[in-house]
Amino acid sequence: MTITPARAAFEATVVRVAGGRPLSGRIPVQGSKNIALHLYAATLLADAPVVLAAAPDIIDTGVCAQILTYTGAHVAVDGGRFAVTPAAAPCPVIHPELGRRVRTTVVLAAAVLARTGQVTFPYPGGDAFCPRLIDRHLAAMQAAGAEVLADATTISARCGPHGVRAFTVDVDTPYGPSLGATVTAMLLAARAPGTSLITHPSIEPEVTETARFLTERGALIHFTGQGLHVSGSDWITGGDFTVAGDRIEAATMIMAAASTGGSIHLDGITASAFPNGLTEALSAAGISLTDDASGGVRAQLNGPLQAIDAATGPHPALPTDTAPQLAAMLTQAHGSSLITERVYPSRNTHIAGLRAFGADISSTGPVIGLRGPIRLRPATAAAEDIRAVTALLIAALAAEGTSTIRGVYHLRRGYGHLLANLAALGADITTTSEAS
Ligand SMILES: CC(=O)N[C@H]1[C@@H](OP(=O)(O)OP(=O)(O)OC[C@H]2O[C@@H](n3ccc(=O)[nH]c3=O)[C@H](O)[C@@H]2O)O[C@H](CO)[C@@H](O)[C@@H]1O
Ligand SMILES: C=C(OP(=O)(O)O)C(=O)O
Repeated sequence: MTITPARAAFEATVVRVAGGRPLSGRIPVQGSKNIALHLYAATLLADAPVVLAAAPDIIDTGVCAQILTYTGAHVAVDGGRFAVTPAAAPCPVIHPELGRRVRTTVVLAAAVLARTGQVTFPYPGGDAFCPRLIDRHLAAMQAAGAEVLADATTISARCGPHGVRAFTVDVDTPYGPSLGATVTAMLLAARAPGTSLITHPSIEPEVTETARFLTERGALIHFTGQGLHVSGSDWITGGDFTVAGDRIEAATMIMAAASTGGSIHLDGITASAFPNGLTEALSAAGISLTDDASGGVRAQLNGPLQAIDAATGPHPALPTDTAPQLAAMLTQAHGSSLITERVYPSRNTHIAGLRAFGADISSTGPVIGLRGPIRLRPATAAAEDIRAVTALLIAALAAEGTSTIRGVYHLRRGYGHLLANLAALGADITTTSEAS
């Protein structure tokens, strides 16, 4: 098996941005990275072929396709179509090297456990901006009847001869309901005989879209005041399902445009797909979102950007995955802004990079403070995670002069065509290899 290009393949690649040009125009939004990653795991529960449409063209899609293939599934990825025929008896192993590259490894493992009653998997990867715990995922596996053993590199879970059983599990954490553990528990419950209860479930679109996928295929899933009730099915059908538009990519492009004084039109998403906390933060900063009669959403900048006070949190609050980009945009806002990070209190790897551009930004615990507007200067900067690298891109677009950004591996893990889309909006962006 040829492994999807790893980080080393992107080490010499840099993005050069000649900033200071206002961005405007109409561009498409990709299928949501984080919804797709959870759906890839859910496809393993199906007893017939599944085709996901609008799968994002990102590194993580390739890695997940290979993880599924390693379990014995037949997977074909082509032009946004992610077609999976799961194995009738999957190999109960998540490929150790590939599993260490994506965050949804435990969710993929839960799907295999639900099908086979056993699974061995590595600790998950994804962005390492701070510790990202998995205790609630493992608690769900144990509640479903698995004995879970973990050493420094590998986790194994094994059920008795009858496989997973119906269960009750609480997926709350000190930071709010766990998105990933809610999906892990839902996948286990979808194949367990009887009705399971997931208390304090996450209601992120990743959860509700995975629930919709499973409900359309035979599982009975509904939310009540008590939690998420899942009645398992011994037959999950296949068929087509479309990945919803990426609200984080959309927000990234809106903030990039607004940082340059521009307004844009996005296809493939509606205003209702933006969580209230995000719509409110954008509105307070001076950006309105409206559905357009011709389709898509118009993001209109109404006058100079204004400082805001915002806090991330579980859906429908401001998504943690938009906070770094928001910080970059707020360098151009009038006044003092505050962004409080409540999901990952130490998610602040973008601060040093933004300072390189001259941003007036500092952090006190989970609170990031900014003063603006700052006339950013071009810089050479690097980032080690998806949203931090896009924060740097936004700063580079706002700065007069040519900047150099490293971290293309991380960018390509989350965004399929962000650079091409920004160029279509008028950005002067080139990707080059420093080795050449
Ligand atoms: C609710 C939320 O916003 N989740 C975000 C989280 O999803 P992801 O599914 O990766 O993470 P969780 O939602 O599970 O984690 C939320 C919080 O709970 C903690 N935790 C999680 C699982 C667990 O077993 N124990 C535990 O303590 C995490 O460390 C974190 O502080 O990161 C993704 C990538 O940035 C984002 O796209 C998601 O929006
Ligand atoms: C941190 C992110 O993703 P992952 O969980 O894949 O690391 C993200 O999407 O911002």
